Amino acid sequence: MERVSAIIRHLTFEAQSAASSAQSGAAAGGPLASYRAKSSFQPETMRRYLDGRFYEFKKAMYATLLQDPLFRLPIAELELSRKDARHQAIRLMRRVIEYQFVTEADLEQDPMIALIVSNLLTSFDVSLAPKLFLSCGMFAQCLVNMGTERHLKYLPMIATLEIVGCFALTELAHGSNVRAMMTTATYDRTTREFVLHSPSYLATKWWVGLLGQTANYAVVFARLIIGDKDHGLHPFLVPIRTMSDHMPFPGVTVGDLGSKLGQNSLDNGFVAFNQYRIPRESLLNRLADVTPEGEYVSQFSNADRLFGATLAPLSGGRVSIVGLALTNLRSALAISVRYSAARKQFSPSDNVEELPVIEYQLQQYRLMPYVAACYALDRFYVWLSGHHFSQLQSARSGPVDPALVAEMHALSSAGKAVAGWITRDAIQTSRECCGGHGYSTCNRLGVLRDDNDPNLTYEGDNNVLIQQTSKFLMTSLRNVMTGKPVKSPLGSVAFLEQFSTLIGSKWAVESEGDLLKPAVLLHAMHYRTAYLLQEAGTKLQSIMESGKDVDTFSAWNQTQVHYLHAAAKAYLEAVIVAQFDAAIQSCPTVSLRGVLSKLLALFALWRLEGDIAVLREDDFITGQQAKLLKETVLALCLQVKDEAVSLVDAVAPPDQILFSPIGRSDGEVYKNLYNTVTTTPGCFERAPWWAEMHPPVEKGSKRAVFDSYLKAASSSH
Ligand SMILES: Cc1cc2nc3c(=O)[nH]c(=O)nc-3n(C[C@H](O)[C@H](O)[C@H](O)COP(=O)(O)OP(=O)(O)OC[C@H]3O[C@@H](n4cnc5c(N)ncnc54)[C@H](O)[C@@H]3O)c2cc1C
Repeated sequence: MERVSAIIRHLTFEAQSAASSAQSGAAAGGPLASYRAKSSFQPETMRRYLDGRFYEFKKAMYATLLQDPLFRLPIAELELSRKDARHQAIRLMRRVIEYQFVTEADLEQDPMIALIVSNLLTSFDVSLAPKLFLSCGMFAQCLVNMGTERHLKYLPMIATLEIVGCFALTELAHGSNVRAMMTTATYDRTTREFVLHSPSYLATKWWVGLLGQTANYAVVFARLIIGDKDHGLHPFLVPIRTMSDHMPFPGVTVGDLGSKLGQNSLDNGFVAFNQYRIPRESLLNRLADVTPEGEYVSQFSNADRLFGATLAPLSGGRVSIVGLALTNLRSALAISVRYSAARKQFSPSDNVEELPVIEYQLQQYRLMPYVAACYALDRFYVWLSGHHFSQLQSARSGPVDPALVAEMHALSSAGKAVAGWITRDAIQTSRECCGGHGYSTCNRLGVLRDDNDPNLTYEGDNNVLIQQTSKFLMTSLRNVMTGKPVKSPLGSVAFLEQFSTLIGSKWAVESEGDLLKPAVLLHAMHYRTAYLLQEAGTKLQSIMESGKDVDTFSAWNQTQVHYLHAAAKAYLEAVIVAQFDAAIQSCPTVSLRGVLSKLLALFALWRLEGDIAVLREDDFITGQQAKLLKETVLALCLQVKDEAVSLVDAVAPPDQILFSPIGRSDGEVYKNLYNTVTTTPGCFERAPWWAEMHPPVEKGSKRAVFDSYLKAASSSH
């Protein structure tokens, strides 16, 4: 026992000194040094380029978190009970507000900084940013964008967490189909109040983040009823729990949804209303109002249009989810790439040293495309969020070009879906690429996987959301086919102007060198989208003309698989490649362009490789070109392998934030893991139930029970 303690003390010391030297970046020496030496660039130079104008801000924010004991949790915190995790989360939320990383003036000057803060907090704890964002972001934005002057008085209280608000749209029986929501808000002219009511338990507002235990207010979406007229869904500011004792108001039944697959420090809840009265002024009345006398006033004649316009300002949620997914992708890859470079298995012969697993082609092929995706998505995200904020800015000074709104909607919908899916797959692959150690909770890949998961569902289920992009693409194609101009202020569908040329074209590729040219890659990516859209159009038409009684709704649904869904993904991937290319062309640090260009080619070819069958259907590529494409992906994986450790160093959070013994920048995977496991409380504890392991079991003493069921089962047969 004494010997074990001595080993632990020794390893603790060694691991701690390694960890502290790693804080300022990648540690010198150690198992990863040879890979760092092979890379063509300095990670810090890359980090400076990627972080751009936020480089110093991010450094200072990380340093602030690292000096705070609250942000230096012991590893066992990953296994906190739900109750303790939530308690911890409220302390963290309060601390973040105390630091006030951004002021109103900062936000006014550069709103992108809000996303930087959110992503940085996510790298520490995936639930923390949504917890803060739901109240200080989404709830506050509802009051600003959907409400009027009378609702703004709540903002200072939201900023200090005195009011914690949530967003209650989804009900037990409906989420995606918002038209089917059942909660009602009936106007009572005599008292000048709305009466909120849940007509059935199916109308219970469900899944609402922060509602389980934290929130005291909610923006509730309910059908506005005046007399016998239903005006459709409208937002209401609704007090849920008292400010004095945090108990629900009479008429409000509010509860907690319990354990989830992840994000358990965030309390999702439900609420039902029983003839619950709220003042007329509770209606968030920017776009529609009810006069004291009960007259309904709105500039929209159509309830669906009104609802669309009401939610439009919240579309930034999808953009921010691209950033959250990207943050998780970076963390997962930092862990799996560093581990793969440090972990050794097998050698060609007994007298040769074992190889790091990253040297195996299969491991490279599983991980390197995700490293490329991480960089490609990063540049796309910077571009997308930049346009999102400038659109918001223009909206302040007048109506925004509807074509821009439509294009941003298509981009953010497919962007959220594609970023979420890539990250989901990358985390799972990372888990498997770390073998058994990837399965230890303390190494964090399981937590990342489970916490990232709901990004695929909230703010719109990915498979439903991406259909909005398909609709946009089909409309754009219809414009082209009918001789109308393609409306594309951001240029993402400008390629459709060459639709006919693209469809008849062949890929001009003769050598591996051709496959590294962005124009050649983009030609294939645009062809793929155009071809899939053409096929979708043909399929839709043939279903409609089949003579069977098929409506547009059914035809649309029967054209999703292989066509519309695939076209939307292909479109977004082409946008990612185009934006990555544009970023590389204008990268001020010329020395980085080489490695970034390899990542671009790898990302594009990897995505095309998954669709070789589609590219072959109409002979856009030949069989030889398909083989060349596959070989080039492997060649690029091999080249990127030598850059990979530095590439993840440039995007990884500091070790104490990444919180993964096998993912630390010193690469001392065994020392770090051994130290973590053996110093975790309970490691050497005798099981409290040890006495129940005795006496020996009386084998078969209850066999008669099973026999009786066996007999009954065979006689009933
Ligand atoms: C962690 C978490 C937090 C959340 N937070 C909030 C919150 O704060 N406030 C809030 O109001 N809501 C919240 N939600 C709810 C969330 O917004 C909804 O769950 C989401 O919009 C999906 O809707 P749904 O659950 O109705 O899925 P459904 O639409 O029922 O989807 C079920 C399945 O059917 C498929 N499907 C549905 N329609 C189609 C179609 N037309 N074509 C093909 N396939 C289809 C979907 O792809 C999915 O696979 C949260 C959810 C989660 C998981």
